[in-house]
Amino acid sequence: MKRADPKVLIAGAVLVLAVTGAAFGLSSYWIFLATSAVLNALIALSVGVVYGRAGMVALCPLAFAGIGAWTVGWLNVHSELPFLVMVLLGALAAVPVGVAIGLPALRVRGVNLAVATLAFGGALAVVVFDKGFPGAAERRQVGRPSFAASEPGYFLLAVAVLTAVGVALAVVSRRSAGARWTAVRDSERATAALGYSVTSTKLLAFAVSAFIAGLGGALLTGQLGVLSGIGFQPMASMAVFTAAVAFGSAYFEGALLAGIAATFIPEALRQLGLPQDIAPGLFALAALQALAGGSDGIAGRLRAAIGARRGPRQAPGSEDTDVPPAAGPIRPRSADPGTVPSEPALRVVGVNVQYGAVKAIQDLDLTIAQGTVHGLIGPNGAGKSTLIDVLSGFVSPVAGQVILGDVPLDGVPAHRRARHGLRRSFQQGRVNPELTIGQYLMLSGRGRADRRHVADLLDAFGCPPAVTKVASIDVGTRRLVEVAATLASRPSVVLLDEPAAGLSAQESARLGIGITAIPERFGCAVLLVEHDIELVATCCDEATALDFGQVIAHGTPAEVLADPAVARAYLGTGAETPSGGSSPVGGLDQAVIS
Ligand SMILES: Nc1ncnc2c1ncn2[C@@H]1O[C@H](COP(=O)(O)OP(=O)(O)OP(=O)(O)O)[C@@H](O)[C@H]1O
Repeated sequence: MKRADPKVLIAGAVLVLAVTGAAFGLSSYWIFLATSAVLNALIALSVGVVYGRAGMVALCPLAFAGIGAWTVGWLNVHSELPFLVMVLLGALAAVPVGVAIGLPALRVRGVNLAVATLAFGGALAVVVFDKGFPGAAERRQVGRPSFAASEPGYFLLAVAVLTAVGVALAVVSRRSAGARWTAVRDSERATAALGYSVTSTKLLAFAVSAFIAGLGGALLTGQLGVLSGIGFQPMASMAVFTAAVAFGSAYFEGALLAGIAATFIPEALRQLGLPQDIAPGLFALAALQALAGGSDGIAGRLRAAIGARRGPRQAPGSEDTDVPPAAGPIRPRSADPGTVPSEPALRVVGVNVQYGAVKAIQDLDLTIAQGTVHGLIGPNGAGKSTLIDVLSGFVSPVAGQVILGDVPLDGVPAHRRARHGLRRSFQQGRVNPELTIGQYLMLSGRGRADRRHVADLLDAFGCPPAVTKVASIDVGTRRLVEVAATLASRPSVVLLDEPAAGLSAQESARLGIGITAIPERFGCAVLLVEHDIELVATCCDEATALDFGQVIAHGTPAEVLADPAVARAYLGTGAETPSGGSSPVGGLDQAVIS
């Protein structure tokens, strides 16, 4: 077990004393407002999950809170359950509604999702909340537990719940679920390519967010005793949402500041004799200002500024992957085709892909043998990326089959293909820069990457240490990390989509050594799509050339690069080679290899 940092312990003790002192030292007016701020912070934290972490714009946090409150009101009328049990049931009641609201988010994004969730909040307010909360007409009070009957006691209960939720979210953010949320925010395709279901990741974010907001609403009943529906209207939701965005409620301190602002600014306006409705406008302006500097809000900016002043530090959670480098040099394996095992790792049989009138892939057959690196070349628009999309499950062919080992992948979605051991990289980098390299490889490993494996991968591709933040490395090094990450879950086949694009000559050479060693070192076959012909010539056991979605040459890299049809494809249909007068360069091999 790790020893607690004494500074953290001292700060925690000071905070507890300050909160307790405030609870018993302030007038009940201020304590009431402080309790409201804490409950608003709880609802801001729920926004932090679904928007701040998972990147989905859901404008109905107070609808979830309203369900929590309504449920407690109903239970208060119809049962004798203790208050805390009612609060828990209220929070749980919001979960299925959160999941139901999350369903449109599987297909709808951005402003469309915002409108849909806003409409949901409005409909719920009209259909349920405006009709009155159970027991409200008879002014039936929701009784507080005896230990929190006083205003200070109830304030401390709210603080305890907020702290518990904050700690739970901090723990989750270091685990797979938290990393999956941010992965979905950055790229849904990349998340699926890591082997994670985008559907369950999004729905989990909605479920957790609804639970937290429901908890806030349920606790509001104990604070107020009797509720009206006014507090759960869409405009109120917008105010909390914009405050949460402005302050960056993915972070605990951001949510706390949002809760304080959402409570005290309207109150200050009231004290000044100004309309309280000005407050949501102020929050909206602050949110716009914060978004102009990124989506992390004020808290994110403060953290970045403090981090920059302190210099490079070990990121939270990265200690899990701070490991010594693995022993042993890279041993490039023999590229002698005679030693290549003939068992297929991946087969493509009669695949056709059509985009409208464009036949991107036509009757394609391809076999990648186990223990080999297979190069796929072809001019722009030849169909290379489309083939990778077909293999990894992002594009469905109109005909044909993909078989991994002896398992046909018909209809298998992208994330399941990744789990079956078929992994891919992307042309554009899709790594979350907030992670450390080690955290990214662990996420990519889906529980199959231990420390030694991570160290081995970083060593194989000459990557920086695991504790290095992705944000701090250059684009070329990121490409190397991305290729290493595709191997983290110990797949049987990796598909590398132009991994050398944008690399320096030195990085490209480093990449070449790493890729050449993959089959022997990591027991994985490779399909390497590349425009860097030299890399293909030096890394690959076999190569296939495509043009207009068809195979035009296949064999060893030297054979393929010497093929006049390949030179013609790269140089245009009018080109001629010397043999039979059809290529001015005598094949790509003369231009590149020699
Ligand atoms: N989403 C799409 N919609 C319509 N046509 C597409 C789509 N994606 C690719 N195509 C077309 O399919 C053909 C193959 O494209 P693809 O991107 O697979 O080629 P490529 O060999 O990967 O090219 P590059 O080397 O430039 O990446 C091209 O004619 C391209 O215009």
